[in-house]
Amino acid sequence: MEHLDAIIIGMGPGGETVASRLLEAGRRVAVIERELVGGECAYYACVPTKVLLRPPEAREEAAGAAGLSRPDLDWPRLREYRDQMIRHLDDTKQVQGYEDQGALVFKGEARFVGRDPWRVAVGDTELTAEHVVVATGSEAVRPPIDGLDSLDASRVWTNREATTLTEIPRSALVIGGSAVGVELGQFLSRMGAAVTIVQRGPRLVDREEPRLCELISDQFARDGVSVHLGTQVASVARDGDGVLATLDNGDRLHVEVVVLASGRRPRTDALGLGAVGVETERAGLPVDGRCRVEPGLWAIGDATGVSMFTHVAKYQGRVAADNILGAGRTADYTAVPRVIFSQPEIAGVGLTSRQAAEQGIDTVTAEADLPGSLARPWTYATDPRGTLGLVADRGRGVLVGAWAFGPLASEWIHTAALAIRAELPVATLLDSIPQFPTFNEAYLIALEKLDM
Ligand SMILES: Cc1cc2nc3c(=O)[nH]c(=O)nc-3n(C[C@H](O)[C@H](O)[C@H](O)COP(=O)(O)OP(=O)(O)OC[C@H]3O[C@@H](n4cnc5c(N)ncnc54)[C@H](O)[C@@H]3O)c2cc1C
Ligand SMILES: NC(=O)c1ccc[n+]([C@@H]2O[C@H](COP(=O)([O-])OP(=O)(O)OC[C@H]3O[C@@H](n4cnc5c(N)ncnc54)[C@H](O)[C@@H]3O)[C@@H](O)[C@H]2O)c1
Repeated sequence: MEHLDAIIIGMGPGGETVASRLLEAGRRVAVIERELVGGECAYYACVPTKVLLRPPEAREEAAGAAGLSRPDLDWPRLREYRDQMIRHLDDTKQVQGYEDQGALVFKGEARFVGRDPWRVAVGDTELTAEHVVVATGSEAVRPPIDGLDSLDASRVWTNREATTLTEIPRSALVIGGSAVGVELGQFLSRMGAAVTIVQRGPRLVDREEPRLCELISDQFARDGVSVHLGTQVASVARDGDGVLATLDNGDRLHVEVVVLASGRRPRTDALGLGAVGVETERAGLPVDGRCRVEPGLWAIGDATGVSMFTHVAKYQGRVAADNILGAGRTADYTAVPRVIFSQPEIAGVGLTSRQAAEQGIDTVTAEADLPGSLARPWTYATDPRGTLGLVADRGRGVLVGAWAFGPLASEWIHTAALAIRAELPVATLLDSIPQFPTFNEAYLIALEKLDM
């Protein structure tokens, strides 16, 4: 039986990061992947959604730029580019790449079969290692809806079917109105589908600042997306070649497909961890600040349930790898940016005003309307929209949170992320010199409005 320095289970962005770091440090590593090296992110999540969302966004941007008219969308060519970007669901080159770096690569489902040292089986092979890193990601939740399991699989899409779609459905019922629901809902709508979003809670994007919900709700009204808040789907049933959905308010609608966007759960069931005495929790594998589950056992990414983003999976991969290499590193999640790549983009970082108040912080907030105070929105579009919000701690004189709604917010939210993480004094931020004309100038406007 081969004994290794480390075994990585799951080769999404988290597993890839830790594997690469350990291989670069000359460690003997085995990687095990049951589907595709690159994980959910590369084939069915981040990459295809951003590829699919960009052309409809560019079309609207063109329509809103002076002197341009709305270009046509060419679905077959977009589909072809999407297929190229998801590598035609073929990871041969990725497998080869890791083998070239000296890794043992196994394609199959890993499960724990022993401990002291940790023993992992894949197919007929058993391996032991000093360290095992669990990076098995997450999967879409299936909400408990009457009739859902009796529907034809082609009528019920998770992110996998939605991101690999070959034809645009005429209509879609999206269940869940946070990141997945907003991104997929807007994409399908802009491609011509009649989209209805049903959101259980009272707001869309319900983990973010309530103002963001108002702003995206207004955008959806412009887009013609129908949104039902505080509503659930009571039942679904086959209806001709589509689906008849009955909502708990009694409304009924006929749609071609149902898209599940009601959350994700860590994917740890198949690992057999219970059999080797490791407790798993529904919310994810419990880890300490160093991403350690038990001595020699580490977990990173969506499998931990800490914060389901690729940049967090990669960060935890760097933290776990550095700890395996002996560096003694602790993760800090104070300023993780959260972006929804809708148009306009939705971004948040740090605490919402409510979270700050709940933590007993003497909270001060301010909001800047971008077109009302800046040149950049007007040089960018003829009918601009956008907002920046700040959450500050009056006592310490620093920002603790920020949120934004506007073009490229995914990029300029990082100014706030750094300010929050580095605890830069508001006075220093007020003395900064942002490039003219940029969206970053909005920080000065909002900072000046803070009643510190
Ligand atoms: C539609 C959608 C869009 C998203 N867009 C973004 C975005 O724009 N930006 C962002 O930051 N995040 C985004 N996310 C979230 C992001 O996809 C995840 O946070 C990220 O993929 C987590 O990486 P990971 O390495 O933990 O797991 P994953 O990417 O899920 O990879 C885990 C891998 O483990 C493998 N595996 C599982 N069990 C086993 C086993 N027993 N043995 C062997 N292999 C196993 C799986 O096959 C998979 O390849 C999006 C999610 C969705 C659903
Ligand atoms: N751009 C990005 O970074 C990006 C994009 C997509 C997904 N993600 C990540 O993937 C994860 C999953 O995203 P998600 O949007 O599926 O889940 P989520 O947990 O963020 O949100 C699910 C939403 O569905 C609602 N909901 C739950 N059950 C429902 C039901 N039965 N009926 C109606 N509504 C219901 C919830 O109130 C919630 O608002 C998140 O952690 C997210 O951060 C990130």
